[in-house]
Amino acid sequence: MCGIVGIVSHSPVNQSIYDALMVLQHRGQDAAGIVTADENRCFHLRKANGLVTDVFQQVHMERLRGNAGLGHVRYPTAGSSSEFEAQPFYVNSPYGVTLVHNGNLTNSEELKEKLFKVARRHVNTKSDSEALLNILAYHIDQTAKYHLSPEDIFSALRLTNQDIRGAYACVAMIIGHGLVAFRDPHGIRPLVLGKREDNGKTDYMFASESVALDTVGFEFVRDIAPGEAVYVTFEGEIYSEICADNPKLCPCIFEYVYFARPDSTIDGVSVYAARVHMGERLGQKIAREWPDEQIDVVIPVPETSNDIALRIAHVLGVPYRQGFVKNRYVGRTFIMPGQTQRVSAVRRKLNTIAAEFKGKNVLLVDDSIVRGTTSEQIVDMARAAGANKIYFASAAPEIRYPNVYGIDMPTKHELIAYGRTTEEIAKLIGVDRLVFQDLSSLEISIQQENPHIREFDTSVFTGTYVTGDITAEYLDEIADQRNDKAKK
Ligand SMILES: O=P(O)(O)OC[C@H]1O[C@H](OP(=O)(O)OP(=O)(O)O)[C@H](O)[C@@H]1O
Ligand SMILES: NC(=O)CC[C@H](N)C(=O)O
Ligand SMILES: [Mg+2]
Repeated sequence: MCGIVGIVSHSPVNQSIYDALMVLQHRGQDAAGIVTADENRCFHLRKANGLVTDVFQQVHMERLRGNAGLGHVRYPTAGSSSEFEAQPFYVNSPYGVTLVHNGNLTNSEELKEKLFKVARRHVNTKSDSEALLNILAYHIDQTAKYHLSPEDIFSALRLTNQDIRGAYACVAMIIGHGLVAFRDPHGIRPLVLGKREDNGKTDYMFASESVALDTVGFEFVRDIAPGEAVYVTFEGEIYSEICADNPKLCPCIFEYVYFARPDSTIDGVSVYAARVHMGERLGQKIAREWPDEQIDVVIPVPETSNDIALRIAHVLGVPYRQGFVKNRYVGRTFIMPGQTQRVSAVRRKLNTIAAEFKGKNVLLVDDSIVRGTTSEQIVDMARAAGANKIYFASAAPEIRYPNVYGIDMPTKHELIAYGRTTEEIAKLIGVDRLVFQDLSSLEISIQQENPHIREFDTSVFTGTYVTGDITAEYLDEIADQRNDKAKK
């Protein structure tokens, strides 16, 4: 899950894209990029490894001229972390097209073969996003038009949707035309549309999360629908069409658990409200199943679980305390690319306030336990701070299956819950007792905010993939290619 942005404006967009990427930084910490298009039909691109503040200096910002552009923050889920796979990607034909992608394609090898055999197009990296851009460019080219109508763009998108598989929320920019944003037929990754009135003119913006619109002064209009494409011309005309057969909203449930910021609204659901509901239900489960346990204090594992833990404390009638202090200069550990890096980052990131643990029975709350990197270490830290009993609650159920839609969890063997019972996991992370949220409670916590969402992608809990085309062979392949050792 990367963060993407696209803006068509009547004034320079470089600063707004930069500001939007800053608030989407939690979606990708590995690389960042911005491309703009100026009035002379030229693209200006800056992309490199690093955080937004590292990648863009004054000199780069000055070069990013133009009233339309795209931005990306990357969390790699295909290929490598190399700067050559940072986004936006660019192809010069037809017209000049650039693209930003959040998600993960599950048939990129097949696409690369098709591109070579049918279109004689070369893909220079192992990135799925570069293959996606080339497929789109190929279908745009097939229209054989000098100037594309909205209908030409939508028909290219229809053909693209027929070719590509997996999860994709994208924005592409076409020289001489405009921006086109599109979302896969299951709407697995989020994408929103916003607008801003400026001197009687309307500017449009696409972003992964609504928080990006708020930050740069755009008002939320709506979510892009599953399978929909929205085309905004450089003149500010807007067109939209559903370009996929049988679209059905099945958003990734992990966006609500962990990825998205609490101040975002995704597919009609406030992420904050959903997390509070998760806390409510998990608190009720603890009260129901552990009536004899004496919990003295509830402590969150900062920072995503803070809102969940506060609600659990309220339900249990137990004090909530910030027993861990988070170093604000260390980023999210789960989305770091290697296990060695993740392990050392947890210790640099979190430290205890001993008085909150000493002699107490503490309930530690996290949004999820994935590899167990965080929980193993913070339990040790809680013991060292003098905790008596340590209970642990996870607002997500046991994660036992790989993700193929834009979360870098390629192999079940990395997952602490794979092949283990709750008691075995408790023993491994060193807690006295452990509880996981039930999947149905997690789903209801989100549906409570928007009952129209009937189904989620819950593959990490169930091993059932919403696209219906994930085979055991494919899972073996990505496990071989992307496990920690192979990446090294
Ligand atoms: O079991 P693990 O493999 O450790 O993964 C789960 C942990 O990683 C995430 O935190 P992260 O530090 O990435 O971000 P946060 O500060 O937003 O909680 C998540 O919130 C859990 O704490
Ligand atoms: N997390 C993502 O959305 C990643 C996008 C794309 N698959 C990449 O690896 O660059
Ligand atoms: Mg966390």
